[in-house]
Amino acid sequence: MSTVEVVVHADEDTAARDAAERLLTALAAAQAARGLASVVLTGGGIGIAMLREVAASARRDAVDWSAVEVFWGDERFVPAGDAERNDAQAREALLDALPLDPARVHPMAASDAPEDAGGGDPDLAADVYAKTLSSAAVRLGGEGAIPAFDVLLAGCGPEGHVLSVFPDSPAVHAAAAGVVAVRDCPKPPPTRVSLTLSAARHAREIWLVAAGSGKAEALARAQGGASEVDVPLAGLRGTERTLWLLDQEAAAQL
Ligand SMILES: O=C(O)C(O)[C@@H](O)[C@H](O)[C@H](O)COP(=O)(O)O
Repeated sequence: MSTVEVVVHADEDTAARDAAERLLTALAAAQAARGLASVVLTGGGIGIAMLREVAASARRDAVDWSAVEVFWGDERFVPAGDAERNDAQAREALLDALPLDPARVHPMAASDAPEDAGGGDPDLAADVYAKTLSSAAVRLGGEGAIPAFDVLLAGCGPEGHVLSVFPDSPAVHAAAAGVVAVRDCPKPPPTRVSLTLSAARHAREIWLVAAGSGKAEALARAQGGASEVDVPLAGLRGTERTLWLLDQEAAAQL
């Protein structure tokens, strides 16, 4: 597991822009090394802001988007196209503007999807996504049923949640599972599907992008040795690199 590298920017916009430029560089490098590149997207304010920065970047075409596999780290279990869905927000911010191969874009199931695609039941949706990941692991490499994602992006909450893994919740205790259903989530909407921390840790690189004073305490606790049960962010480490891209307010207590 890698140690945490921290990069502090003046403000949220600069952090989002830096994350976007780094993502373009990392995906192009992964393609040079392995042909296919893979990224796990996140919801949240800065997670979507950085996708807008990728869309606006002059270096956008440095990546062969037809050879990028797109996944989500978590999803809100609401109907397809609902504005609360992370995939709907990502499509609007960036994905619709890219020449992606639709067969390489892997959203988690919507609540109104057909049953065999994981609709109606978040546990079923989690199982379907676990199968998506295990077939992707064959193409992308990785140990067992989870791909070695090139970059997994994450935001965090004021209490240290990442993905939809909340402190002392069933998801943080589900160490053996790769993908789980989340119910009664403290952050609305209440029903979600999420990668577990152990699945996320298969990523080569994990980048946390966070801004604002509301995140400062959680970041300090994660860096100060809190357990992942208390502060899930503490358990989010990539195999090769863990990078925190922050603004000054978020970094204030480090
Ligand atoms: O679906 C979601 O809500 C998430 O993926 C979640 O983990 C998010 O990244 C953080 O809660 C940070 O969100 P903000 O940037 O909006 O604070």
